[in-house]
Amino acid sequence: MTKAQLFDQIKQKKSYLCVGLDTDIQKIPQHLLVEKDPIFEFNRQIIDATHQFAVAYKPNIAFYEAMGAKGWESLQKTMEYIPKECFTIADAKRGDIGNTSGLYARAFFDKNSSGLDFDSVTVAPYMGADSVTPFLDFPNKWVILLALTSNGGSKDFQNLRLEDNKQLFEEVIRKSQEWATDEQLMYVVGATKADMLTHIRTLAPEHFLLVPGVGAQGGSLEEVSKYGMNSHCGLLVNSSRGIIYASTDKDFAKVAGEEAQKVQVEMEKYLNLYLS
Ligand SMILES: O=C(O)c1cc(=O)[nH]c(=O)n1[C@@H]1O[C@H](COP(=O)(O)O)[C@@H](O)[C@H]1O
Repeated sequence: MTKAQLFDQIKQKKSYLCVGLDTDIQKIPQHLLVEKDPIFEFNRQIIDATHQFAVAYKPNIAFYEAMGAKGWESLQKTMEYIPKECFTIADAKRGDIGNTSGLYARAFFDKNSSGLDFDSVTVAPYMGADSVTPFLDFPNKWVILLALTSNGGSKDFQNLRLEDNKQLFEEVIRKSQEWATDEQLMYVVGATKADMLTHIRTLAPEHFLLVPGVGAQGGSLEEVSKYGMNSHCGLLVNSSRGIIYASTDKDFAKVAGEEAQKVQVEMEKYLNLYLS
């Protein structure tokens, strides 16, 4: 998917919501456990209830890998089910020496090889240029590079000062722009770091940012939107648990749909206020 197509969808749905499919067999409603594929059945109902309010879906790959071969099958079926207009993110946080990264890229981008055809994959920058660029060989596919993450441990490395007093995450954003343009590269910035967004926009004014951490992690959608939005929105704000486990009863899909709609209504307000 191109950047323009993503922005078109945002304008159409008046939303920049990404629903995180962090589907945990131990958390889904009990009544689904009799299904042949409970994980897919849960995702199917969540997608049906939320797709009119969401522009993207982000299956977190750990939740599927933990189920072994069955999990990959649920993931493949989920990918087939997600409406074609939606942007898809393999939240896999990959990155390795070049030839291995090439295989990771095939795993998520090359349908003929793996059966999966994601639009994007999250990548850790720690191993540098040759660990990231193999993902960029696939046209219209995106790398979403971890920059400033939402978790407490982000400060252990990401905020370290370099010789020129720049922080490590700032150098990740600067250096990675030598590898790809904003047509193929996004950054992860946690919603819990909204106070840094004005500064981050000086480093990456045009890029889309994937912003997890609203909902269960307590980040503010209003602050993220106010400080992070640019002229083509430039934001995909993810909520996983806050939507998919809003109810863990038989009405889970209906309640997830209501939660997604609440977020969309708020986003519509911010698009009117802050789209520059
Ligand atoms: O790359 C991510 O998606 C990610 C980066 C980050 O900094 N923080 C973060 O929470 N995430 C992911 O975003 C999702 C957040 O889930 P909730 O806190 O339940 O909304 C999880 O799948 C996390 O793995």
